[in-house]
This record gives sequence, structure tokens and C-alpha cells, in this order.
Amino acid sequence: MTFQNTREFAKQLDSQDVLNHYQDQFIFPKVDGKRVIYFTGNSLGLQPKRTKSYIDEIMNDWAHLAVEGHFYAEKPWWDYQERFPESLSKIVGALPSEVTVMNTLTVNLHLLMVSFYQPTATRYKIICEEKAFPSDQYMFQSQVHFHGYKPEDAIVEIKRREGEHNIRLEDILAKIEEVGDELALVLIGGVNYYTGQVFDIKTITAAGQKAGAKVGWDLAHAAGNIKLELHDWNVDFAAWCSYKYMNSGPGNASGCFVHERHHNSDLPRFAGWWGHNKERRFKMEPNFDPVEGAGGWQISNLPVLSLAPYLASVEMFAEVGMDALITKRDKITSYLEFILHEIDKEVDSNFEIITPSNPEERASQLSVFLHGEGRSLFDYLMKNGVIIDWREPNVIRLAPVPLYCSFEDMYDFGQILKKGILAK
Ligand SMILES: Cc1ncc(COP(=O)(O)O)c(C=O)c1O
Ligand SMILES: Nc1c(O)cccc1C(=O)C[C@H](N)C(=O)O
Repeated sequence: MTFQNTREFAKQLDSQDVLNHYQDQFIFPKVDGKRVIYFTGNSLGLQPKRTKSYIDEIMNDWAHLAVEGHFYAEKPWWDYQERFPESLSKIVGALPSEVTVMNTLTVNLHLLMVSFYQPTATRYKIICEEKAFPSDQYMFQSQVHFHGYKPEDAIVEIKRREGEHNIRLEDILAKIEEVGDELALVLIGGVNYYTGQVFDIKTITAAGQKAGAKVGWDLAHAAGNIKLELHDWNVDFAAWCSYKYMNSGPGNASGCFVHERHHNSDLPRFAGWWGHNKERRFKMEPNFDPVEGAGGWQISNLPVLSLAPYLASVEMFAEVGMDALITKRDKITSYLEFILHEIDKEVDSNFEIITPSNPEERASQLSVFLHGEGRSLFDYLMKNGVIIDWREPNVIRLAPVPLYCSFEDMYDFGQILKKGILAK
């Protein structure tokens, strides 16, 4: 499709967009009385209007039923988490028994490492991406320390080639082969938080397992953003947060995936009563008898006030479906890319989009290196109602999230960007 940098053309794209009306289902902050153009759904998604009623329901049940709410609320709290797997499993391409919701992302990665990172004297190395999200780096370092190894020996980072912004698949595969018999675990972010690069989860998982390692994925930037087939791709385990593309609110609950083939294995895990056989949970027995499936990794009774917004979101995703989201995602991301190139030409600037240009290797994010511009351009955009984020040294990340961004937003953004550059 040939794009045009005009409001009429952007409006025409909006009129053809079957998801356009979802914009009205979200609450947008305002700047100078006008709703913002929101590009940071890769950090914190907007609040869906329906979410408040899910939280109010629990507050009301708590007020009127108190402890009885555990069993007699309309959505009883004791098995509230069971409302997730049916829909959530479709979002990540899993069997319902393979997903659960609990804790937060880094905590879940640590807990899953208990089961899936069991180093031995000869097989103890972890392959990860260079410049993984810092929390993942701290998680790797502390896990390796905990097991008595040295991070500089046990953690193998896959580097970008000189002058390149993204990691090549061939380099990941070569590193897996090179580490070979020493490799215990491969754990990579499915979508890199900084560049927006999407990794080939299926191929990397198969290669890691062929080398005899377990393969897990941090799907913080992938869940609700890319098509996932975790079961079919034979992924060992994965975890994600729900507050980015899944709009469940700041710091909210995380989702986990454990492949079916591990459900009846004797993998070690840290246990608690919420992972115990559901029928017998309140018999207060001394011996742990895990729930079959990913639910067996739960530990504490769940914070239902935090699950409520996640449930609102999962139900919205079930209505929309990942296919429709991805169709719009690709079109709006390409339109944003086009707008950036157009403005770049008009103002003779020098933006470098460091996210891969191949649609197979990117999703809902373009990271732009603003050569020749400074932090003042970021400040100008924020002041003028464009919410973006800034990452050192000079990168802005733009996530045109398909559920609530419009093509007209992309056009408006281009005009504000142009003014911001010319205003210097
Ligand atoms: C890739 C990635 N990993 C881990 C985290 C940390 O998540 P949490 O603070 O929920 O543990 C984030 C975002 O904050 C992230 O983007
Ligand atoms: N969770 C965040 C927070 O509480 C404050 C600031 C940023 C965050 C984020 O989630 C950042 C996000 N993971 C990122 O990709 O940058």
C-alpha cells in the first residue's frame, strides 16, 4: 500500500480499521485539555474504562461479605485465578493447563529458575542477549552466584556485531553450538525492550534444546504484542508482566507458562499452599501434592485486587483476538515508519530507526536514534502531548499500540515532531 502524509489519508485508514472504536474504551491523560498521543504502551498500557468495575466488584464483595467472599462472592476469590487460563492460553498459544497468573515478572523468573536452571559441574552456562533488561541481568547474576558460579564465566551474552543494532539469529545459533555441552539454559527476551527486535522463538528454542539445555523466555514485551505458539514451539517455560501491552495497571500480576511435558516431572520447585491440590487445599495437610499444570507453581493465595484489572484485560483480548490486533499492528507500525521517514526528509534531519525494518522481526515498537537532536526534542514532544520515553544515549521508543492508537495520531505526531525540530 502506498501511504500519504496527510490527515485525510490517515482518517481514511482509521475509517477502514475494525479496531478503531476500541480507542473509546480507554482513558487517555490530557495535556492542555487535549488527549495525548500515547506511545508508551510498551512500558505501561492505558487504563481500559471497564477495569474499574472489576476492582469495584471485589471492593463491594469485601465490604458486604468480608471473609465469606473467598467462597460466596459472585466471582469467588479462592479460585479467581481459574478465570484466566481459557483466554490467556489463546493469547500465548498454550494449553489452558500450561498457564497461570501469580506474583510479578522477575519474581516468577526466579521461581522458574528454581525448576529449570539446575547447573552441574560441567553444564552450568546461561546464554542470554547482550543488554538484556537490567532486572533480567540482576536475576541471572544472583542465580549464578546462588549456585556457586561466577557470572563472568557462567553468563554468556550474545553480542551485536560492530556497527549493528540488532542481534543476528545466526550468531545466536552459533553461540548455542559453541557453548554446547556446557549450556544449561537459554533465556532471552522474546522482544528486546530497547530495540523492539523480535526473536525467532521457535528456532532458538529448538537449537537450545538440541544442545541439551532448557529454554525459557521473558515475554514482557511480547505478551499481547506478538503471535506466540508456546506449546507448539516446545518452549520449556516463560513469564511475562501484564502492565504493558495487556493494560492491567502498574506493577500488576505476571503470567507464567510451563510446558505440559514438565507437569508430571520431578523438577524441583518452591511450594506453597496455592499450588497444592485444589480439592484438598483446606484440609491443611502436611504433604505437598501439587495441582497438575502450571498452577502447581503457585505459592501464595492470590492478590485478587491485582488480578481483577488483568481479568478485565484478558477478556478484552479474548474479544479482539490476536489476529486482528496483529493485522492493525503491522499497518500502523509501517505507517509510523513512513511518517518518520517523511518528516526526516522534510526537515533534513537524521533519524535512524534501530528497530529491524523486516516486519517479521519487529512488532509494536519503533526505537529511533535521534542523531543531531538532544533531550530538548523529547521535552518538546512531551510538552506537546506526545507521550514517549527516552533511553540513553539518544533513543526514543514509540509503541503505536493497535488497541488505542489511531492512524490520525501518527499523522499528528509527525506534525508535532516537525515543529519540534524546526523550533530549535
Ligand atoms: C524485559 C523485561 N524484563 C523484566 C522486567 C521487570 O519486570 P518486573 O518489575 O515486573 O519484575 C521488565 C519491565 O519492567 C522488562 O521489560
Ligand atoms: N515498570 C516500570 C516502572 O514502574 C517505572 C518505569 C518503567 C517501568 C517499566 O516497566 C519499563 C519497561 N520494562 C521498559 O521496557 O522500559
